[in-house]
Amino acid sequence: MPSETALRDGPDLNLSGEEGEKRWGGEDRRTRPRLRTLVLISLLGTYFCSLLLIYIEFTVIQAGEYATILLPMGLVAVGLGAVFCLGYIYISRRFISPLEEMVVRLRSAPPDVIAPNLGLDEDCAGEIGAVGQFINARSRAVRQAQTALENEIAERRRAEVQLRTSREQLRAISDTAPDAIACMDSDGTVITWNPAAEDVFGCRQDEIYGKPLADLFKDDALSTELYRANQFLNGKLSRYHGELQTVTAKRHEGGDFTASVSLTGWASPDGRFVIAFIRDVSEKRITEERIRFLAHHDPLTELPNRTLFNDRLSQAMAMARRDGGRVALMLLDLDNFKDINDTLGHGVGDRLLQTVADRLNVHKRDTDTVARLGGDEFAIVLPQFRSASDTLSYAKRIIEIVGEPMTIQGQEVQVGTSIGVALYPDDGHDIEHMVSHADMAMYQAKADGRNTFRLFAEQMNAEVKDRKEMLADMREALDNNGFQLAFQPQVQLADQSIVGSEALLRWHHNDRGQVSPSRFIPVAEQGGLIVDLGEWVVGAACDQIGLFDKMGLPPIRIAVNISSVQFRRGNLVECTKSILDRTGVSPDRLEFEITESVVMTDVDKAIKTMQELDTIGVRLSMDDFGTGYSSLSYLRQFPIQKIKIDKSFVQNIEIEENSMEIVNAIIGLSRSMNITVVAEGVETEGQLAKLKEAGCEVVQGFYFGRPMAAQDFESWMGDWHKEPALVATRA
Ligand SMILES: Nc1nc2c(ncn2[C@@H]2O[C@@H]3COP(=O)(O)O[C@H]4[C@@H](O)[C@H](n5cnc6c(=O)[nH]c(N)nc65)O[C@@H]4COP(=O)(O)O[C@H]3[C@H]2O)c(=O)[nH]1
Repeated sequence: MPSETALRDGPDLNLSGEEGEKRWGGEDRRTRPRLRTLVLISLLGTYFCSLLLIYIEFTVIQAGEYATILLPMGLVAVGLGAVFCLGYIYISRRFISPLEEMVVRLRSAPPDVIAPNLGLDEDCAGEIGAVGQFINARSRAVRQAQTALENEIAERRRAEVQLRTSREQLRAISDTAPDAIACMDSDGTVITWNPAAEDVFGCRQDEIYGKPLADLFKDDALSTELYRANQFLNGKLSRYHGELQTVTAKRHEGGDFTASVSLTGWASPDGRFVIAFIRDVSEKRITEERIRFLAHHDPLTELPNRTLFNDRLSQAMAMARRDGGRVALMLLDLDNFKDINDTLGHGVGDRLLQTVADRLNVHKRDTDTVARLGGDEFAIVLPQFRSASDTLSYAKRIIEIVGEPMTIQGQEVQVGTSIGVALYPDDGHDIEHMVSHADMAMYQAKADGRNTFRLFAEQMNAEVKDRKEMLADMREALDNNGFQLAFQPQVQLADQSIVGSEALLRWHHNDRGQVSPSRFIPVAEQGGLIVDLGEWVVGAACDQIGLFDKMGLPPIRIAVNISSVQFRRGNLVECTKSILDRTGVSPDRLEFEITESVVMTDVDKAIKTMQELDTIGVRLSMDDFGTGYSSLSYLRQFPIQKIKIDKSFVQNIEIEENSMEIVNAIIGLSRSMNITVVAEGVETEGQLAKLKEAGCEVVQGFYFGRPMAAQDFESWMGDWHKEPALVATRA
């Protein structure tokens, strides 16, 4: 049996390599005929010796009788020859040929194959078969061992490549990792330090090697983790994976930064280690704090947003429920904010919101919450208030502070606010009801003229509902020709001629009856319907001018009221142009009545629009003059041709000295500016006399004629031309 070493190093037979080459392929080729020749010579030798012995035998036994011994001797010789021949054949077939065959196969084996598959004959009898079996078995075993060895070598090579690749990858990962990676050994000191660690801590490898990892951190926040890490390093813990910690770390050159640190234990045949992954999260932390802040605050004003507001309101209500207290909720909406935003730009709008937010914040108590719910809507939660009257005086104060003028981007801006107040538990038991009731109260404050406050009252529910229904009814009326115009004449006192007529909108609803424009116009304004409705009025007025012309009426001018919302938001100029084009009406037959408040919100924009209207030829008059801001200095800049004295002054001129003085002042001013004055609301002869005395040129009022349907106006005009004085007293 070959030894294991022999098997590893190559078969004993030395059937390959230089040795084998020498033995089988080289000079040993001369031994090839030797065995067969040897056997042959041995047999022949034996044969001839046997013959010689027999001859001697015969000579001794029957000496001199050569003739008689020749035959038997010849027979014996032939017999022996046959026996030796047979013996040779037998030996040759049985031993020599298989041996020769074996030698041929061994020789034909490739010299570089350690264990060739020889396929030796194993069926031969005796030792030769056994040798064949043995060699074949050994060769097989060697081949198997060789294959196993080759596999193992290949496997090891693969593993080596993998190991090398993994090491290179690990190094690349460590070198390029954005996070600092430090490894500490069982002493707790740093043994690995990647480039990111150098950047993050500002500390080179040689400066940190051998120092405790704990030195890198400022506070004890990591001490629990380091304790567990040490337990792992000391073998007291079999595994260790620390939790992510946010700690203060120290920079080498001084200064701190916020770091998130995670420690992980690693056991290897070389020992136990703890790897620290460290990330500088200072910026991330700021961003996270900002994100957290923005989740609950409005980015523009930094006030609590709706989410935080809801939270605070529900907390306040919960506390009040527990303590038997009360909570006040105020909802604020800035008046005409959208117009300011549209006309002065979003930059000014944003700054205005910030200023309002600052003012509200300054005037709140510590326990109050001021929130921005969106757009120009703010809310104030007052968790502890003494009485409803206190809250209302606070609301009044807020209107004052919000209304104080502010200068934004060099422009003076002023904004009003409407406030709705709801009280807990009186007006609602949950956020939804409190907010909706405060909202209704705010809506009421707006409807009542804006820049005021209202406390929620139960009937507001019904009013809000009614306003919604009214808006829907108006939409339907607008689509189905449900509105009409009424015409009220304007009389020139100098010659009693009719110089114009004011077109006033009329709406008759089947259930509501005749609805006053003072009621439905604000609803249309708040509901956004006024632009379409106003456009319809201008169109209907122009259509009627055409019809009056066809009827042969004198070419009077028709004045229509332009709502503030329509003036600021609608594309009034373009729309007017297209109506004039469509109807073919001369622009100077159309007059727009605009109130002072409309133009005073944004004087520059108003002047621009008025100039555009003036350019296309539409006449302009200032309505309700004296009731609004009455900025006489601005009046000179407006391209207006008429001022209408508000009926409240006219109606009091007989009884109130003050009213007469105002009327006189307006008339004097108009004269100096060469502007026509119209006094509206003239009801009595006495008022008319006073106005005449003051020098008023044109009058309008019930004394002459009420607003009338178009047909009535036509017949009224006929009557007037026949007998004006009679018509006037009849009205
Ligand atoms: N007590 C009294 N009242 C007199 C007299 N003469 C006229 N009036 C009323 O005074 C109002 C004059 O219109 P306004 O001041 O522009 O006030 C108007 C105007 O602001 C608005 N309005 C009416 N029609 C329109 C419209 O088509 N568009 C817009 N935007 N507003 C309109 O509704 C307001 C009310 O309109 P009306 O109810 O038609 O009320 C009209 C008219 O009927 C009088 O001698 N005595």
